Amino acid sequence: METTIKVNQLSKSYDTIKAIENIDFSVCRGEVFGLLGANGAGKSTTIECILGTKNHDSGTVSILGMNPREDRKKLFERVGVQFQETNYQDKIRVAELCEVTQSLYKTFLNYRDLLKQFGLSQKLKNQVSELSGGQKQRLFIVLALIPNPEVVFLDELTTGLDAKARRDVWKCLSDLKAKGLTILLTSHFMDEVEVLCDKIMILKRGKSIFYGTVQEAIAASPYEKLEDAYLWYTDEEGKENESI
Ligand SMILES: Nc1ncnc2c1ncn2[C@@H]1O[C@H](COP(=O)(O)OP(=O)(O)OP(=O)(O)O)[C@@H](O)[C@H]1O
Repeated sequence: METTIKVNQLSKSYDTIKAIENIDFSVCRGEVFGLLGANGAGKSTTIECILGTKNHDSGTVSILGMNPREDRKKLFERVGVQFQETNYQDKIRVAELCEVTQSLYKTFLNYRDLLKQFGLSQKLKNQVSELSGGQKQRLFIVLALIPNPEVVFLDELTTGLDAKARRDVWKCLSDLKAKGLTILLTSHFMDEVEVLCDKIMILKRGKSIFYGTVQEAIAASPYEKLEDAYLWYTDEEGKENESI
């Protein structure tokens, strides 16, 4: 299968903190890859180093066969990124923000269709500042999808969404995956990871402690549910005590 994202021995420190150390993984076209780990484990740093928005100390990254630092402009057309907070004017309306985003790209999807898919049709004329947290989050996913990307990076995919909105987002992403979209996401919700992810990496203090499928993660743990297995992998004390 065609490799879309390849990360080799990626490391990055902030002063004395080793935020990520020797991270290795690859994601094939049409796969959903989940980057998991506790707060501060290094997920956002990994994404930012992959995208080239942060400088890494060592290692190599390739997206769609390109180097994100050298091929910025070309990659920008083919990669979507969900930002947590975008720099937009306070009073900008949803439709305007979508149009501004659209104008940055040579090819783009109809944002009205995307807003409809993500349940935001009624909000076209509202100011972005008037949206609820969950609606903003969904708008940021729409903005990431406007360029009709081949790869999309979604950091904390459904944080702040209600149960129904989460299910709707999962359905939209599954449909896009079926059409060949490659997705790298971070999530703190194991139900979501089980539904969406083909492969996962669990980070703990910047190091990979598991890389493989959800089924493999469960099988290599003493548990039968991903959430239990995940807590077992990331547990600070439990495992150390087990070897005593
Ligand atoms: N700009 C920075 N300067 C110094 N340290 C930083 C900086 N950004 C992140 N760190 C540190 O690097 C480590 C990894 O942080 P990172 O944001 O990548 O974690 P994360 O897994 O995305 O966490 P969360 O789930 O809370 O978003 C943490 O210890 C964090 O404090």
